[in-house]
This record gives sequence, structure tokens and C-alpha cells, in this order.
Amino acid sequence: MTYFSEEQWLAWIDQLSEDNYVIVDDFLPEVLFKDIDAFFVTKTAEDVFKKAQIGTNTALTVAPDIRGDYIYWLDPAVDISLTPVFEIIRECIEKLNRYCYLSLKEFEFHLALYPEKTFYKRHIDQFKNRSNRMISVILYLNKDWQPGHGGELKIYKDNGEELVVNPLANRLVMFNSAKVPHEVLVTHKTRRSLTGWLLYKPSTIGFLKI
Ligand SMILES: O=C(O)CCC(=O)C(=O)O
Ligand SMILES: [Fe+2]
Repeated sequence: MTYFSEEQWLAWIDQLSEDNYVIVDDFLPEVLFKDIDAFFVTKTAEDVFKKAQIGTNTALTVAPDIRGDYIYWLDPAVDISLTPVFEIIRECIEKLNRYCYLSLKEFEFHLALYPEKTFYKRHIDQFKNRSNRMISVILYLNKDWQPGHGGELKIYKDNGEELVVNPLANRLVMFNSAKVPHEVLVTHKTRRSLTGWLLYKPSTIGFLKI
């Protein structure tokens, strides 16, 4: 079974190829969105989030002046209540491979929690030691987000313009990991997302990931 029509995928992929990013509102069917939301609540209660780090796998450091989020890496074999979400990610990989001639093979996703007053300074997701990240994918989970709550994603476009994206519940953002500098502005409320990357070869460094 597929979750979205071929036409739908083509429209999203066209935009991604054209602009290097695409934003899709109300992405997931309500029931799947609720599943992720409930899963996030459970994982928060279990206290499994770890301070996110930066650097390469040999030199990881916590750097709160660069990023202040807490993350929980997902494992499709363990986090089975998110199986439909992983199926959608695989569907996305298949369509991108077919229509963009990419050779995506794998994915890595985590839950991300930004406490009040945290941010993630301008960066790109693909760099020398992590060059297998091809497409960045973020689904926001902030149901009561209001202007003033902050935590916006700022995308630096090719033409010098800046795009500010509010982290609204069930809003999906995908962008080219190598080409799109971006940052998370200071959040004034706890900010939650499901964030991940589509990879062109399997990640070999397991949970030693930034
Ligand atoms: O949550 C976001 O809007 C972006 C997060 C991000 O840039 C990252 O985790 O690399
Ligand atoms: Fe990023």
C-alpha cells in the first residue's frame, strides 16, 4: 500500500528539486500524527532524551552555544508504534530514487526537544564527515504554537533571501542537506519535532551520531 498518490509525490519532489526545499502542511493523516505525538509524550516521560552533540563521531562535544536540543534516536526495530511513519519514509525514499535518480538506501531519525531559550545556530546538515546525508526531513509537533513562541526554522535561500518557517504541528519540511543553510531561532516554549535524514548509504556508526 502507498500513503500518498504518485501525483502528490511528484508535486512535492518537483518543488524540492526546483527550490532545494519543500514545505507541506497537514502532512500526516490525523491518526498517525496522534501516534507520533503520543509516542513523544511516552518517551519524554521515560526520560530517554540525551543532550544533542556536535562534531564528528570521533570528536563529539556538547555545545550549548551552538545547539541546545535534546534528542532520542529512533530504531525501527524497537520503536514499532511508529512503523507506519517508517513506511512513509521508505515510500519517500523510493519516490526520490525513482524521480530524482538518487541512490538513497537508508534513513536515520530522532525525536528532538528544544527546551525554552534554546536554538540551533546556522549550519548545513551535510559536511565532510557526514556526507551521506542527502535530504533533511522535519515534522513539527507543536500543537499550540503561536507567533511569539519563537523556535522558527530560518532557511537561507540561494538568492540571498531568508525564509522563516513557523514550527506548526503536522508541518513537514524537506530540504537538500548539502545545499540549504538553516538555523533554529531561539524558542520561548518547549519545541518538539521528528527530524531525520535520508542517506545514500547505510549509516555505519550506529548511535554515535550527532
Ligand atoms: O528543527 C528544525 O527546524 C531544524 C533542526 C536542524 O537543523 C537539525 O537537527 O539539524
Ligand atoms: Fe540542521
